[in-house]
Order: sequence, then structure tokens, then C-alpha cells
Amino acid sequence: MRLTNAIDLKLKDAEVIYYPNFFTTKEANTLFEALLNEVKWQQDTIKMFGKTHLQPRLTAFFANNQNRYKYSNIIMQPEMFNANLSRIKTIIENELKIEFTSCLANLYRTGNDSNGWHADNEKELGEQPIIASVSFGAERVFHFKHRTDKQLKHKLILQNGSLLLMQGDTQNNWLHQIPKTKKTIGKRINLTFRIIA
Ligand SMILES: O=C(O)CCC(=O)C(=O)O
Ligand SMILES: [Fe+2]
Repeated sequence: MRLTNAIDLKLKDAEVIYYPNFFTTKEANTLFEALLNEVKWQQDTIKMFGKTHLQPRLTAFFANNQNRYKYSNIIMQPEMFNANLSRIKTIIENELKIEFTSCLANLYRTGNDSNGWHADNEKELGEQPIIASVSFGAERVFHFKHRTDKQLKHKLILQNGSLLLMQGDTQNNWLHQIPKTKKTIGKRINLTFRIIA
């Protein structure tokens, strides 16, 4: 049921599948409210090109091991998964038949919050990172661009309750971002489940 209406994006040199109805709207709305209130959302300072900035969104990091996650010069120490995050993790694992260790959570407070062009290709994610990315709350546009073939771009809307699975060589060949938008929109929570060895 959860994997119905799957859309294979058929991106070149990548494996990206979008599951628009992974969670029902009712489940997604309930989880959105719960996570909004129970997660200790933080705004970290990142260092890029020698300058420090506040990240343009709030984040939190969870894992079932002690492994830290390092990116953009920040080191995130994991917290334990709470009950809702554990339930979400188990549902995803049972459907995808993949086990995850960690989850980086993002809260986009308004359209002015964003996530700049990047790939999730840190060494600790392995050579072909598998990332299962769940969205709750307001819809946001997600952009892909190929690293070397500049013609190749793709846009999709990440709907409330959807799951985006990125695997294979996706992170090696493509970058992704959540751009800012001038539209007045509500909050969005994104959970990216990862395997961090
Ligand atoms: O918010 C999203 O959908 C993307 C999050 C993301 O790319 C990340 O946390 O690495
Ligand atoms: Fe990412």
C-alpha cells in the first residue's frame, strides 16, 4: 500500500524513486504536529568558504549508534530515537527492506528557510549512500542538478507524507537543494534516514 503510485524519476547515472502516498495525510499531519513539538530543534552555525553562517533551517540528529555525522564543518552528536521516530524508522525499514542507523531531521520554518546545493556523500555514508527522505507539512520544491552534464536538471514537489528514496550513484553524480520561496507557506519537516557506519 505505502509503496503504491511509485514514480521512478529515471535520472541518468542515478536511482531516485518517489513514493507520494507513503504515509496517509492523516498519519502525516499527526506526525508533523508531534515532531514539531517534541524534537529539540536547533539552529547550528556552519562554516563555508571560511565564513560562519547560521544554517537557514533548524535541525536535529538521531541514531541507534554513537556515530557522529560531520558535514559543512559541523559535527552532530546523535540523540536516541524517540517513540515516533522509531515507529517511522521501522515502517520505512519494513517497506524498503533496508535498515537505517541514523536520521538527520530538518525544520523549514517559512519559505525563507532552505537547504543549499549539496550531495550527501560524506565518507561515513559509504560509496553509494542510501537515503530515505520523508516529508511532513507544507509542500516544498526539490531540485536536482547533474554534477557534470549541466543540461540535466529535475524538479519535483515533495508532498505531505511522501518518501523520496535516493540510492545507487545518485549522490556521486547529482546535487540537490530546497530553494527559498517567496510564497507564504507553512512549516515543513523532513527526515532523512541514513546508514552511518
Ligand atoms: O528537506 C529536504 O527534502 C532535503 C534535505 C536534505 O537534502 C538533507 O538533509 O540532506
Ligand atoms: Fe541532502
